[in-house]
Formats: sequence, structure tokens, C-alpha cells
Amino acid sequence: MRIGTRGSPLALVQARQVAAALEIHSGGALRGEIVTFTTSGDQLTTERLINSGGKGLFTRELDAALSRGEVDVTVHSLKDVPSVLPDGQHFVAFPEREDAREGFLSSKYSSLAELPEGAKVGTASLRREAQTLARRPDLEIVTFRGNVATRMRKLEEGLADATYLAMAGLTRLGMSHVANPISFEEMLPAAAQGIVGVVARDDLPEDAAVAFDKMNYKQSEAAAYMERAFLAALDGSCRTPIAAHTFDRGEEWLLSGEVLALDGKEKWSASGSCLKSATHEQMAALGADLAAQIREAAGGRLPAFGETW
Ligand SMILES: NCc1[nH]cc(CCC(=O)O)c1CC(=O)O
Repeated sequence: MRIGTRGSPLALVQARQVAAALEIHSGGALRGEIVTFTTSGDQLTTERLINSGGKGLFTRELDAALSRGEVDVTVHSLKDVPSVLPDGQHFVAFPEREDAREGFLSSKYSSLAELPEGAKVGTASLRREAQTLARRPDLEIVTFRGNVATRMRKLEEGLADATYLAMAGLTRLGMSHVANPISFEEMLPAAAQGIVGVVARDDLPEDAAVAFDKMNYKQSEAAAYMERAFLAALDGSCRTPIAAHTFDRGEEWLLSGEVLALDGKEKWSASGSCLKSATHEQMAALGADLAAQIREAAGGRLPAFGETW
């Protein structure tokens, strides 16, 4: 099986894990061959993503290669995958979710609360920016992109006093020690953070489908459907400060979602549960319901999605 992926260190780790799982779950009958692609998103280093052409920046080239039959499956950080997959493609597995929390990185301070007044926080994410300003309106946000090494160098150079990275990515790269995990109460992560999604064409052979089904985790799958439905119902993209996470509450899943004003001065939250035995449709309905509650509570004060830039 040709497995399409971005060539970043994190993407490669994720794709290799899927290749290894494919081999194990097919009893050695199937092997994965990694094929790397450079996506539009990989070519942008300085500009803010929001100014650079919208959804699917990290998936476009992979989607096309899958449609053309150049690869058999694609592996993505689900957080970067648009709400709707291209025609003829569907998810075949959501492997075990990695630590979904945000990580705080700083060479001098151990948490947001410790930062001195007026300190600089580096991020290119509107969600992280709004969540930071909601807690600490005095802080200055500076645009910050790049892989782990680049961001750490920028911190060393003093371009910012602190930055954030998903613990999932750091953990997969064996670098979780460089960050302090931030609790979900303090900072709700992006929808689908820490989840990997495997996508195939609708003509995927049965033996492969069975192997992918075996590497699928019900928890990851449920979280994927609920969190992505919430995001989709708010027309969410990387242009919008939206966060969502699914918590395990025994018999039920608890979905929490929030939307913030860009300056962090307002925040609308909603949460609700569904039985773990719920169908995908019921899970998606919960996500959509929370989104509707937030729209109603905000009464037209939500950021003008997609129109502000
Ligand atoms: N948008 C970039 C991106 N996409 C997935 C991850 C990390 C891994 C994950 O959340 O699954 C990151 C980096 C980050 O936000 O720190």
C-alpha cells in the first residue's frame, strides 16, 4: 500500500506508525510504502496561514494524489483536514489519540500566569491568540510559525517569551519534555487535536479495509465525528478562534466547545453528552447542537467567519 503523507518530521512519524500497524493488522500480508508530498502549507513559512488561501493547505496535494491513484491512502493530522473530504474519499481509520492538550514552551517561565506584564507570546493561531488574550489581555501576540526546532530557536533569539505547541506532536517526536502541558480547563485545544486520520478512495480493497478497521479506535473515531461536526456547523477553519474537545465520562462522551472573539474579550461555551453507543449521525447532531447554542447565545456577535481577512 502506498501511503501518502507530508514530509515533515511529525507527518513521517505518523505515517510510519500507520504503515507498521497495517503490517501487524494484516498479519504481514500488507506492507506500507511511504510516499512524501510537499503541500502548499509547507511552502509558507512567514505569512500567517489565514492570509494564504484558506482550507486544505496541508491536504490539497495529498487529496489530488489519492484521487489520481498515485497513492492508496493518505495519513493526516486530523486537525488540518477540512470538514468535507473530496468526492470518492472516506476515512478508514482513526488510530489511538495522542495527548490532546496544548503545551506551553518558554525558556524562562513555566506557565502563562507567570509571564510578566506585556510579555510576548508567539503564535500564528487565531484560537491560541484569542484564548491567550482572554486570560491575559496585557500580553503581546507576535506571529510565529515553523517546526519545533524553528520555534525553539525563535524563543532563544528572544522573538517571543513563550509559545504553544500541541503536546501530541511533541510527544510523537519524543520531545514532550520541552513543554509544560496546559490543562483542558485552562486552554481547550483545536477540534481533533492529537487525532490522526487515514483516508482512502472508496474503491479500497476489502483486505486493506479490514486491516485499517482493526487499527481504528472507537474513542478517536467518536471524538473525530463530534468535534468536526461542531467545527463544520460553525463554518470553522483556521480563520476562526474555535476550540473543542471530547471527554470520557464512563457511559457517555462529553463534548465541550467554545468560540472566542478575536480579541479574547468575549467567549461562548457549550457542552453536552451522548451515549457511547450513539451512531455517527447522533454524534454529529450533538456537535451541531452545541454550535447552534453558541450562535444563539452570541446573537450575531460571533466573529464574521471567513470575511474578516
Ligand atoms: N496546525 C499544525 C499542526 N497540525 C497538527 C499539529 C500537532 C499534532 C496534532 O495536534 O495532532 C500541529 C502543530 C501544533 O498545533 O502544535
